[in-house]
Amino acid sequence: MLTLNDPTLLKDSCLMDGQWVQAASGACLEVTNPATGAVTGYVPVMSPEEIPAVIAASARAQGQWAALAAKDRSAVLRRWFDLMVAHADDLALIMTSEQGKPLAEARGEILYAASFVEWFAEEAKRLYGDTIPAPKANQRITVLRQPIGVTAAITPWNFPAAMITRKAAPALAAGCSMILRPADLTPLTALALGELAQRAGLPAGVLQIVTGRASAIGRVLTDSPVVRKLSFTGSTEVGRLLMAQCADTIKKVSLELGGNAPFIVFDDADLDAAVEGAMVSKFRNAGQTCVCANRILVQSGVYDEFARRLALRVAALQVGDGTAAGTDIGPMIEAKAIAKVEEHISDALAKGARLIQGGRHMGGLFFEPAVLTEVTTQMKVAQEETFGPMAPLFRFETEEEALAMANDTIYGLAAYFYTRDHARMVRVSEGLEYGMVGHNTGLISNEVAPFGGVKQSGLGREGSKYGIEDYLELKYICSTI
Ligand SMILES: NC(=O)C1=CN([C@@H]2O[C@H](COP(=O)(O)OP(=O)(O)OC[C@H]3O[C@@H](n4cnc5c(N)ncnc54)[C@H](OP(=O)(O)O)[C@@H]3O)[C@@H](O)[C@H]2O)C=CC1
Ligand SMILES: O=C(O)[C@H](O)CS(=O)(=O)O
Repeated sequence: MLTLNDPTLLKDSCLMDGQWVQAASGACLEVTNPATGAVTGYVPVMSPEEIPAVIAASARAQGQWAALAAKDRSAVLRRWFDLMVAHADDLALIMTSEQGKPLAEARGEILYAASFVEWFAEEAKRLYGDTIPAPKANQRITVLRQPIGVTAAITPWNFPAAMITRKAAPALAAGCSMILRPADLTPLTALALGELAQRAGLPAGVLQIVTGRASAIGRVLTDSPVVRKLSFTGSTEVGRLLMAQCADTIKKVSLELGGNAPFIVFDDADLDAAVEGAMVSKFRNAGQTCVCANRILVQSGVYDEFARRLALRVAALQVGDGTAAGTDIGPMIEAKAIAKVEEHISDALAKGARLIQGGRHMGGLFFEPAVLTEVTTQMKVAQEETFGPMAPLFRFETEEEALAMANDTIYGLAAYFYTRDHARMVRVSEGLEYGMVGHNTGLISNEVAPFGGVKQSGLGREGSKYGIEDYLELKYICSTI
């Protein structure tokens, strides 16, 4: 059992119309700690038949929520932010106990997640419309930005707090209601956030959190004409499926999908900075983030020295239970995640790559961070997302070759490059076919910038002033006086 300052944050039921509810069948699902295999908690397995009532409650609540003054919605979000910060330690322990990331990283995610609530508490008061000079003297034209209505969100296991608030905060700020279905592997953090939202004064039904089989619940949400928008974060494969399921009801869809981030190191880079940038980009959350460096492209003049320095830093990483002091790399989320990393390593070695650091399965769900050299575009890791702690180093000769390699993928989420040449910075940042580009940094995620991808990494943007647009509809009013 977790030792929390506030044990009531560990929920075992779903938040439905302001009540904490068990499944009618009594069915429930174990949530386990990936570091130990111990049971962290239990959540209901709601049946699809229980979801229509949730949708109806969301519709009722949304109308009343949208009728409030923007300032009143803003005040509720601000209180939710304050409560998340006040309970950050408990929320972090719940997160580490279901997702595995080191406690310090979990606490960092809680504050990152809270920053979206703070940001959109402010944006809630600035949803300005337009007046447009009419073409006729006896006409007046105005444009309103109104909430799209009932929304749904389906979120992944790797950021159990930030992926929730990056969707819920703009939705609520816009005057929408939201039905959230968090990942089976990490629902407890989401439910704790729901408890704090209630304490912040969020009216019943505005935010509902249901757990249960994703495909069954997802199907009810995507089929419902009452649900006007779906926001999804997860794999490109599932994103494609959900987008298709939303077509019949013409839903607005936001998709934050897979990535295959290139991390390019030019000869003129600050090598120490590039190594540190590669460490944070590649090994944050044990490499289980969609914006992780998936391919590290190093210009031949600095290749060997960069490889040497990176291997030294990787060798110093401490692998262990996320609650243990000094842990840098927690457990992988599940056995198939380890199998994917091992598959990419064995494929690369079979095709000529060299393993210069780590790469061992350390028992349980622990995996020793790895560095491979002489990796080529013929290997699986060149086109597939590893989603684990493995750094593959590719060699290139020219800037043109680096750009061609970097863009040779169906994905377009995040890219990174290190150079101290200004003209090269302009050419490369403009030439990379990605939604987000880091120049001389490996960490680009924050609440103020538009997060999202191009090509098959998704649709729409989250966070920033742009992140609320997908929860709004424009209405044009033409009146004759
Ligand atoms: N662009 C971004 O910001 C992010 C992208 N990702 C990408 O997601 C992948 C890893 O995350 P992962 O969770 O495994 O991704 P998945 O796509 O497998 O799962 C994401 C969510 O979708 C749910 N889901 C799965 N199948 C369906 C379905 N048929 N209908 C409705 N919901 C469904 C899952 O439920 P459950 O697992 O509970 O069954 C989970 O809650 C990687 O490709 C990563 O790049 C991840 C995070 C952020
Ligand atoms: O799930 C993810 O990978 C996140 O979107 C990455 S980030 O926003 O935390 O950088």
